[in-house]
Amino acid sequence: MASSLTHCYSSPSSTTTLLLRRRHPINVGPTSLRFFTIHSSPSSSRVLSIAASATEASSAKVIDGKTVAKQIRDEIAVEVSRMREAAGVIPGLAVILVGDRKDSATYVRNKKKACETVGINSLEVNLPEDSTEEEVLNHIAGYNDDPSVHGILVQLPLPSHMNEQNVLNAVRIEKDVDGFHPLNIGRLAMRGREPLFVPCTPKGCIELLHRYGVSIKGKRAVVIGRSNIVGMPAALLLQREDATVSIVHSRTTNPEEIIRQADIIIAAVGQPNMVKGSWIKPGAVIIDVGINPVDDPSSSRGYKLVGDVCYEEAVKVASAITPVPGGVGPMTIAMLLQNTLISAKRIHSFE
Ligand SMILES: Nc1nc(=O)c2c([nH]1)NC[C@@H]1CN(c3ccc(C(=O)N[C@@H](CCC(=O)O)C(=O)O)cc3)C=[N+]21
Repeated sequence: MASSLTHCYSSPSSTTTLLLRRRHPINVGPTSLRFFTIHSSPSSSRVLSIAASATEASSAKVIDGKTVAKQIRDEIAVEVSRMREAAGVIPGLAVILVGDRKDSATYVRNKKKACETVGINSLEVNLPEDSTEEEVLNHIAGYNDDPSVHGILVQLPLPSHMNEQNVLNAVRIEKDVDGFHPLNIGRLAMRGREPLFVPCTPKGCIELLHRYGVSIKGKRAVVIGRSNIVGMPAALLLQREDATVSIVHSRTTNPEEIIRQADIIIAAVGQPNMVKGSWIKPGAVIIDVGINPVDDPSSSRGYKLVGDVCYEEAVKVASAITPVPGGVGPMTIAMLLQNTLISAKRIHSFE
């Protein structure tokens, strides 16, 4: 266990209040119960020997978001050219970036590149950090009225002098490919209602579960984090898929206890390596949304990306897990392209 401690060391400056001291360390070893259930027929002695060897070997299946995202982009590219040929329509995505945060610029560049790979038109406006809210609203109004634009994305976070709610409300709901408009979120929360768009990151998480054959119905799911853009909509989606859902957040008094009951864990808090192997029920499926830069002198960039879950520990306990990078991140962009295609099809009544 000593080596995994160094692997999953999270910076002492980390301020999470979720990280409560473990008073009752429970030793959830790598011996997963699923080995007993998989090998149902042999004599008990043989089952025991399988389980014993599993102690050394057991390792979760890696949920490969990068490859699935590529598959989805290929599917989208086919649809985009079918639409172009049959209806003469090319889906268009407009991205509004305010300020010069490096990470935001990188994300926007990646989105643009992804659009190109599937044949979606991308438009971009880059406004200076000190722009007024009104200037942003004017650009949104222009894209709202532009028939070549089917999706509008305002890159978050916005500069602090802007009111995020005002800005997001201004996006025409028919073009809200991020799914952040309160009417879309409201419909997502209500039974019997359908949102026009589902937020990309949570949608990507569910898509990974589906494509890897993980059944959700009747399962206990725990979402760690309650942000508007990931945790909250992820919990709503899991509930729509008939999971029994708990949300663990910074004021939860017994997070480990609740997380340990989950068959499915979606971690979206933005705290490097916060979820330890001992918090995980053997055989659980883990979707790690966190993309946290941590110092890494051995990397050329000077940092590396880690998730919210301590991967080296979790991979020994879980039955399946997404890596960081290469897990949820690429799926977020694939879902954005999918939402843009859905929007163009809907606006032009193309089936
Ligand atoms: N209105 C809005 N919509 C968003 O969807 C949105 C946003 N604002 N603000 C920022 C976050 C972040 N986000 C990511 C998308 C892809 C990766 C991604 O592809 N990550 C790669 C790693 C890339 C690398 O190596 O740097 C991966 O996980 O494999 C990451 C993060 C979308 N966001």
